[in-house]
Amino acid sequence: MSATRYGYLGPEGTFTQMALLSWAASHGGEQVPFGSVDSALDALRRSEIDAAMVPIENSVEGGVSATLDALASGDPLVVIGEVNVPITFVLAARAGMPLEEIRAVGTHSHAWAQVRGWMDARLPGAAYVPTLSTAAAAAGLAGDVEQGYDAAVCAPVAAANHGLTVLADDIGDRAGAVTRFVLVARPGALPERTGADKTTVMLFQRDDRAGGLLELLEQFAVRGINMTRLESRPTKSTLGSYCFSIDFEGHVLDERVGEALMGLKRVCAEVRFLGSYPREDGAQTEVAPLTGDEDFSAARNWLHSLRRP
Ligand SMILES: O=C(O)C(=O)Cc1ccccc1
Repeated sequence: MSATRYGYLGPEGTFTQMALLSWAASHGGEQVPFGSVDSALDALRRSEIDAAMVPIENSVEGGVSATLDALASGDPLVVIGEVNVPITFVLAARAGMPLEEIRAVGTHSHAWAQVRGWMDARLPGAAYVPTLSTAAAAAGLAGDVEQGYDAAVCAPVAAANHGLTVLADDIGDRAGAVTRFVLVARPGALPERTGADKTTVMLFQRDDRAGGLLELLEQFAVRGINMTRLESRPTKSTLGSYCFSIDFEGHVLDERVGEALMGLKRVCAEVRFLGSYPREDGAQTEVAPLTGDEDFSAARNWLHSLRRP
C-alpha cells in the first residue's frame, strides 16, 4: 500500500508543518506543501492527496477564516484529527540588515496580529506585507526576487532553513500562544469513538428572527453538550446573513449528539457535518446526569413500547 499523502500549508517551516510533523510522528506518511489553505483543500477534493493539515483557530487571534470558509462550502470534507502547536515567533532578516533599518515586514496575517504590540514598540511605522504563510515570508527574503519587505516574522526553524539572521526572539505579544490545526479528509469511515471526542458543524439558519440563534444553542443545552468554539461567519450572500461554525464535545455516535444533530437538522436550513474526531488533549467528555447513551436508549425503548403495546 502506498504511503498516505498529507497536504499542508507550506512551504517547509510553517507552523502547519510542525502540526503535521507531530501527527506524522505517530501516523507516518508523505508530506506535500501547498501555497494556501484553499489550494490544499482543493487538491484534497480532487483526490490528489489523502488528507490536509490546516490551521483553524488561534488562542490570540481567533478563527482562521480561510479555513472556516473553505470547509463551509464546496464538496464536503470532514475533520479527522486535531493538533495544538505552541507558537513562538522570531524576527528574521538577511545577514547584515540592522533592526533600525527595517521598513517593511512580511508575514502571515495571523502572525502579524500576534506581534503587533512588539512592532509598535520596537519598529513603529514598519509596514506590514501579507504573505501566504510565515515560512513563505522567510523564503521570499532568501530568494533573488525583491519582495517589498526587509524582514520576516516566522518560526525559528524557517529562519534557520533559509540562512536568515534572527534579529529578535520570542516577539509574540502573548506568552503561551497556541494554534489549533485540524487534519481534514474526504468523508469516509468515521474516526473511532474514544469518549474524549469533539464534533465540528457549520449551521445555516432558516430565517433571521428573534430567538433564532437561541433555538440552535438550545439543541446543545438541553442534551448537556458543551461547546468548545462558536464563531459566526458571513454566508457571503447578503450583508447581515451569517452561518455558525461550532465545535462541541462528543462524537456523532453518542446518543445525545445524534439527538442534538437531529434537532438541528429540523430547525436549520442546512447542517454541514464537519466530522467527529479524538481531542488531542485526551480530556474525557463529562457526561451530565441523564444525558448518557443509556438514558436516551431507555427513553426510546419506552416510546417504542407505547407505540407497539
Ligand atoms: O504561516 C504559517 O506558518 C502557518 O502555519 C499559519 C499560521 C500563522 C501564524 C500562526 C499560526 C499559524
